[in-house]
Amino acid sequence: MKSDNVKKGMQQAPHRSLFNALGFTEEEMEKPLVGVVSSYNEIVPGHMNLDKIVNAVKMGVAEAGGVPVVIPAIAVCDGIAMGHIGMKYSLVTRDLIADSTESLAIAHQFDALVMVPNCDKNVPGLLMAAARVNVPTVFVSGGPMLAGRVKGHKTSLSSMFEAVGACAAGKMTEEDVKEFEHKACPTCGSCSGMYTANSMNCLTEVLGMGLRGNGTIPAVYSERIKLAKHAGMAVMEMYRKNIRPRDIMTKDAIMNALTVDMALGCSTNSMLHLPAIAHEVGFDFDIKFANPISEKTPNLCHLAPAGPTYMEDLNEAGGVYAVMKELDGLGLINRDCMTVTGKTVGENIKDAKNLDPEVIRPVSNPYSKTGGLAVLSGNLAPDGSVVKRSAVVDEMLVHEGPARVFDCEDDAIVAIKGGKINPGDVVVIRYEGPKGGPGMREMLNPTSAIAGMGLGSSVALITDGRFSGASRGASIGHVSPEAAVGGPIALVEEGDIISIDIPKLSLNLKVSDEELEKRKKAWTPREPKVTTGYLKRYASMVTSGNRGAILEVPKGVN
Ligand SMILES: CC(C)(O)[C@@H](O)C(=O)O
Ligand SMILES: [Mg+2]
Repeated sequence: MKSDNVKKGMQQAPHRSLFNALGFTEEEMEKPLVGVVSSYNEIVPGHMNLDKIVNAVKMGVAEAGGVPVVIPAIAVCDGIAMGHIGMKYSLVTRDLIADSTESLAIAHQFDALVMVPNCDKNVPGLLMAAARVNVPTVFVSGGPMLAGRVKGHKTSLSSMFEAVGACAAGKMTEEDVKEFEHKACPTCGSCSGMYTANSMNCLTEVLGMGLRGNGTIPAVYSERIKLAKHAGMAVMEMYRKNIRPRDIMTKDAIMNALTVDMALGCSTNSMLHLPAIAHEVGFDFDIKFANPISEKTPNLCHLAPAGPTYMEDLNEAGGVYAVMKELDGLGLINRDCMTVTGKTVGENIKDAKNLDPEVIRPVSNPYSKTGGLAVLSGNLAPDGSVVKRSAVVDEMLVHEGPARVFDCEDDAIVAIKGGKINPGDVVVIRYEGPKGGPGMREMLNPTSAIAGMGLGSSVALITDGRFSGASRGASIGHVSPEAAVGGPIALVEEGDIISIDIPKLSLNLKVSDEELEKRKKAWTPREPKVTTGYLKRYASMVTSGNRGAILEVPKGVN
């Protein structure tokens, strides 16, 4: 046992004295030491139930012969961090979570781990840690929130944010907004649409790191407690069979995740996190892989914000396995990948059934023949940019319009809310990238304001920052290289014509090469927006959006 390093032999007598201090019995000292990584806290609604999940995991581990020990992971609520300086501290926690979990797990020589994440950065951060530590590991998330109900319709956080835009445009009263406020988020859990947290929890299931239902069983269902118990038992099985994360998260498994991402209509943030997870297992994931996959993968689900169905509906319809089974019918799934069930993907999905063809469209009748995401390139984004095309209205798939340039999100919000943006405009928000932000802010406020004010079918938005899974419309993010390093987005001037062609996968600035060259020569880097603390260190190490904003030691530093 790995934990023998801290439990066996004369040298380890002091260590044993400390396990005694923890209340370990002689019998427990002989058993595998299982770290249960708890992302519980009382500020994230998606995490406030994780104490219950963790308790259930502990019961499962103990029943199957292990000794569960809880260790913590931090978590940010993107909804509460939205639209202010706090959002600079969201993506950056993914790497803190990966680093701190790697540190705790190796420092204490755990034999196995159960990861209990739920919201946006905990899922990828812990998947990254799982790959690094590479002891047998199973994931069980906290589960999605139930949809809210307003005036007889299901609703969620995306409508809540859009209600604010609608109120600014005089299309909704303050009383109506208040009603949303009280009803949009009725339970604990990760917000109820196919937003980032749920996207990543579903993809964890596809990757083979979570049991069936990990992505979809609602947070408040007793079924989720059972799932957590089973996750605790499963990790002991993984331990006995010595099946490790890097046996599961292979290149093929990651490509399966990318494929299912397209069918589910996952958050654009998946295009930051899949490359980062791939990097940890030594697979160089280029975001442009998404295009050929998207080309052959039908979009089968229109959960919020793309449509009026929610995670609870996907769960009832058969969940992630049912979607995989549909895609398997087209030969799009690699069935041989190993999973934490101890079985292959093919064996897992063999009996899965699509129980609601409106929530999970059959492959014969998809929402669209191509997948949810597209990566656009061109002279404005030589290294790529990302759009959730399944949430773009038809009129905006091809669009040309004058640039309205803002050097931060806050200025753009003032202009949008102040009625300064006209139909046809292309709003450019720059110096919000991984380095420039720093922290690549997620911008649900401007996308929701555009949608809520009724400009969704005439205004586009491009940025070197990123979006929420709840964002919809012609919102093109992760534009790389970013403005802070002199990417072409830094050279855009007010009124320049920007041309977007999503079917042709292009994003171009209609300015001559000579003129761009001239502007490039005149460009000088901006003073950093943050000069102290973690964000400063982060900005010095972070790579670009198209590389998943992974951290790298700068060239020339050993
Ligand atoms: C607040 C949200 C909806 O969770 C957002 O952060 C996302 O990325 O989906
Ligand atoms: Mg988010």
